[in-house]
Amino acid sequence: MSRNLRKVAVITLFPEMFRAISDSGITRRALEQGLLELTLINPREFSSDKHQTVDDRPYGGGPGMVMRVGPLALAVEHACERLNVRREQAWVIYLSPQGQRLGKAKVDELANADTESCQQNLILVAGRYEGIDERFIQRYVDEELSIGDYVLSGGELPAMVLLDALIRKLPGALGDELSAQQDSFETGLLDCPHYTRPEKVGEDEVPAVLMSGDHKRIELWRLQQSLGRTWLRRPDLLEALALTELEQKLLDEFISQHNG
Ligand SMILES: NC(=O)c1ccc(NC2CCCC2)nc1
Repeated sequence: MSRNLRKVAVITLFPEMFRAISDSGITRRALEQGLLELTLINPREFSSDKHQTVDDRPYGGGPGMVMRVGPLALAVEHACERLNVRREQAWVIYLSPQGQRLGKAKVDELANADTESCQQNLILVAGRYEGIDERFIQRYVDEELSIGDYVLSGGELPAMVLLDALIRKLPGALGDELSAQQDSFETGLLDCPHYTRPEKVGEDEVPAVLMSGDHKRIELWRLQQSLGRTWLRRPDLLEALALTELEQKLLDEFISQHNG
């Protein structure tokens, strides 16, 4: 029986940034409902000098500063205490451009971690400056993940992207009104277009099918739109899917309409 992801600790120099997920919306409600326990740990608390330094100049020279092993290592050990697990029962993820690209599969893997998996207890490490001492990565990091091929000022936003994606997959996090949206992405397809009042925006009207009240026809139209948009915008996602006969028929119809 898989018990979904339960506890996450984040090691960050800017814990206040995580108000962005703890103070609003679906993520706030999920945390308040206790679907997930989020613990924020500032490595500055574990620095050894009175100036509370967590960074130092890079060996070999060069611009900027590098985060030191010491405070980060102590922060990981403290995180294990806070999660009430031994080190081998936790899974340490470092967010960096050097990591494996975060995609649907990885989110699903982490969200569905079952009871005995150490991925049940995550420790996310958000770096700052030019990065962290490589020996911390070798000694403490189980997995490096990247949210995309660009450099950010810190790992906090990537950590929040991962947390948001994970939290939405926890049972009870999405009310019924949203779980449908979740389903469309569950199929690995892009979402269909959405419309709401007013019926006319300038000359643009709502597709007639959506006004028909014919729920079966509407469902088929939405599936066809998801298939067609995935074909047009992300053919790579389509490659990875085995379409049913119905889906293939809907897509073929979309393509022939598209080609005019
Ligand atoms: N694409 C990413 O997921 C990503 C992660 C961290 C980061 N910057 C951090 C990494 C160490 C110092 C700042 N930039 C980009």
